[in-house]
Amino acid sequence: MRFKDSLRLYFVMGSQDCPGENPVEVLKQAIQGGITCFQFREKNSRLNGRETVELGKELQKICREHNIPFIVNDRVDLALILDATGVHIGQEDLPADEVRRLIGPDRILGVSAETLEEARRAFADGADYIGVGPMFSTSSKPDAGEPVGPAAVRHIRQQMGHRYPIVGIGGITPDRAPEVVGAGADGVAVISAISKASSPLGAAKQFLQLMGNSTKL
Ligand SMILES: Cc1ncc(COP(=O)(O)OP(=O)(O)O)c(N)n1
Ligand SMILES: Cc1ncsc1CCOP(=O)(O)O
Ligand SMILES: [Mg+2]
Repeated sequence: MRFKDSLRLYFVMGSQDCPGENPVEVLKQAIQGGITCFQFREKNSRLNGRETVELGKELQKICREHNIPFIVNDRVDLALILDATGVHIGQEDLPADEVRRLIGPDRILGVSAETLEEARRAFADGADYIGVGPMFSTSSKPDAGEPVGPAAVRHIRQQMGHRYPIVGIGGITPDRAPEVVGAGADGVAVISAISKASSPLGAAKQFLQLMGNSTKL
């Protein structure tokens, strides 16, 4: 499978996203439901460094067993400790070209981009894909800013062509996912609609079912 195809249903989660639940069990269910990529995003959580590494190892083992790419959010050090598939960084994080140098040519580098300029710069700096968002309003990231909507994906796709992998993120629910891929995204990245669902397995299945074969413009 090309990495671009792994972006179809990209589950993002840390322990803070599933209060009262075991993140390991949530990930197992999401995998059973058909997620195609996973990002370990431990953010403002109660875990200390050692606990973060331990949880990361457990989640990564499950991903390995199911051939799911395991991406670490923000932290290049953690990605290297865990020998992760890749890292995802935002505009406020370390510069993408420096991160590319640190992680080498073989790991996946994801970069957040809201605008065409940020998208162009991200790929020039060595990104393998960009995360565009927030698509819709979200309570999972208090500093996410105003939604840019699927129109931002459409604009970047139309200007840059089909070669560049794009995933939409932010406030995406199963019923809204077709709009995001219809605008030209290769897939959707999701926290709460899967991690907080009564059945993460059922939620993941619903995403895939509703996205069906809807493709880029
Ligand atoms: C797939 C994907 N896209 C965007 C983001 C957001 O990254 P960032 O802007 O650095 O914000 P934080 O996630 O670090 O709060 C992402 N994590 N994943
Ligand atoms: C990490 C991130 N980056 C932009 S919006 C967002 C939060 C996505 O979470 P949810 O899918 O629960 O809206
Ligand atoms: Mg970040």
